[in-house]
Amino acid sequence: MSAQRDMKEKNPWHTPVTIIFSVIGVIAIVALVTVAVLQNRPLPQKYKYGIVLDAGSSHTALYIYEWPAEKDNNTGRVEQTLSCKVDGPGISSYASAPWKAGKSLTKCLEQARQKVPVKRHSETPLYLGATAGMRLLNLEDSSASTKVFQAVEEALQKFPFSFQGARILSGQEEGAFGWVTVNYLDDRLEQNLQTRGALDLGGASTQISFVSDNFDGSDSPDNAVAFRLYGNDYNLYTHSFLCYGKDQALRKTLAQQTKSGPGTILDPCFHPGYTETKNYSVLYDSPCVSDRKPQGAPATFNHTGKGNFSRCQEVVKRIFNFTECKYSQCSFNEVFQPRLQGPFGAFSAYYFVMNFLNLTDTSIPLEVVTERLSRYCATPWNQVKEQHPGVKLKYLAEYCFSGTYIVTLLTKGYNFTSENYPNIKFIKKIKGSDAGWTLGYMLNLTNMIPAEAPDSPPLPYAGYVSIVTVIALLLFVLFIFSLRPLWPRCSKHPQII
Ligand SMILES: Nc1ncnc2c1ncn2[C@@H]1O[C@H](COP(=O)(O)OP(=O)(O)OP(=O)(O)O)[C@@H](O)[C@H]1O
Repeated sequence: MSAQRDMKEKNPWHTPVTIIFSVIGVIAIVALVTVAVLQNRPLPQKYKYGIVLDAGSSHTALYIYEWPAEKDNNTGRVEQTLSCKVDGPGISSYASAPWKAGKSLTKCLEQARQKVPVKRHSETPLYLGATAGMRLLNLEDSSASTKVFQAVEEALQKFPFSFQGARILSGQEEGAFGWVTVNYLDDRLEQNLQTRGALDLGGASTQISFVSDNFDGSDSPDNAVAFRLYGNDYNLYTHSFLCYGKDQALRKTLAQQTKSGPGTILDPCFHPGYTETKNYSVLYDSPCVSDRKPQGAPATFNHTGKGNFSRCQEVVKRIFNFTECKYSQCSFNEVFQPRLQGPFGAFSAYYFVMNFLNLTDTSIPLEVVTERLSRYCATPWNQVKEQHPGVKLKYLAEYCFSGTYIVTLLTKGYNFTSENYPNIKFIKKIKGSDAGWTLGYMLNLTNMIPAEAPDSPPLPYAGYVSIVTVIALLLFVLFIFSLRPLWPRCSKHPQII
């Protein structure tokens, strides 16, 4: 009896110190695991927003971008969360009634007001950038352009966002920001991959931007834009051709054919059977063609389609000047262009037109592209209308011209060949965001792309918490083992001391 009492008294597990240590150890483990679980549980994501209005020559569009609020120190991914097409024409068309330009924007801004959470309204930057339509209006009548901007600014200031101003982008900015957008969305900048050139075809201007090894800007400083992004230097070649957007190029092509002011023009770029009476003053109402207006022409002319691709291409080629070049190499109109290099993304009207014509697949050889275009242009207008009942008639009538213009601009203008044509990808969106200058513009103005690569911690946060937990558990197990001398002997026979 007394031996048994002795044994009970000496059992070290029953000493208060051991019990306290064990309880503390268990509490420590529970605390560690709780902290790790709490730290890693998914939190409701909070976003920040930015709004850009693209006031183009043919129309205005509003884009809202969002990015994770806690990561706005240059690491969060910016994505497009809403796009809204403003009803009516571009703001430059409201020169005679500027207030209407402001009013036209309100519907899309109302949508933006609904989309952005109220508590973010006042901190959300709102930008308006105008492109070639306003560039032309500014050239033609700068006071009209100022009045349009005043009306637009007045309208935008009525909304609760942080309005950052409305301005005309230079052609160089439009080209460069389009290039930034495409390469940012493709993750080519952050990962330092080969960049993609950007081909943008608007209504009034067209841009080409790419990085070429044999371009450092010295040949033609006006075409050079230097960037340092995520720790890498880029020497971008960019050029914007004012009056070479699809609508102004069509005017130029018509102007070529109406030089002497005829009553009828037989136009190979329109379908056979197409015939419309058009106004000379409307056709020549643009600085891109106004100096060529024929003297003593009648008020109207009859625009009749002949549907002939190769003759259309001949007429289109005449709007380019290929004869003069003071540099080692040029695209057209005496503009320097280095050797084409790398993949290209072609967006805006490049995409709209080639998508309609089922020609976005650039593995289709160029000869086949021209064969298909020839067949399409030769299709009678009535048949075209029957086959595409839902398509806007203005676009439908012009696809033969637009397709011919695109192929001519790419091959004769920029010198794409059968070999490098497949390097072009016709794109509308990349990962849900529209390709265009707006995202690049906002990223630049909000400093969302750092010049240097951000320092990243050696471990992601979840990894860090997991490692701390595992090490703590190991330490606890070691601690328990260190108490081994105090462990009871595992013997069937009670140990008698
Ligand atoms: N579905 C479509 N089919 C054919 N053409 C289209 C379609 N949608 C738009 N377009 C035309 O494509 C052209 C380019 O449109 P986009 O909106 O990119 O130009 P913009 O911004 O108005 O012009 P710019 O950049 O020169 O100021 C315009 O002429 C427009 O009318």
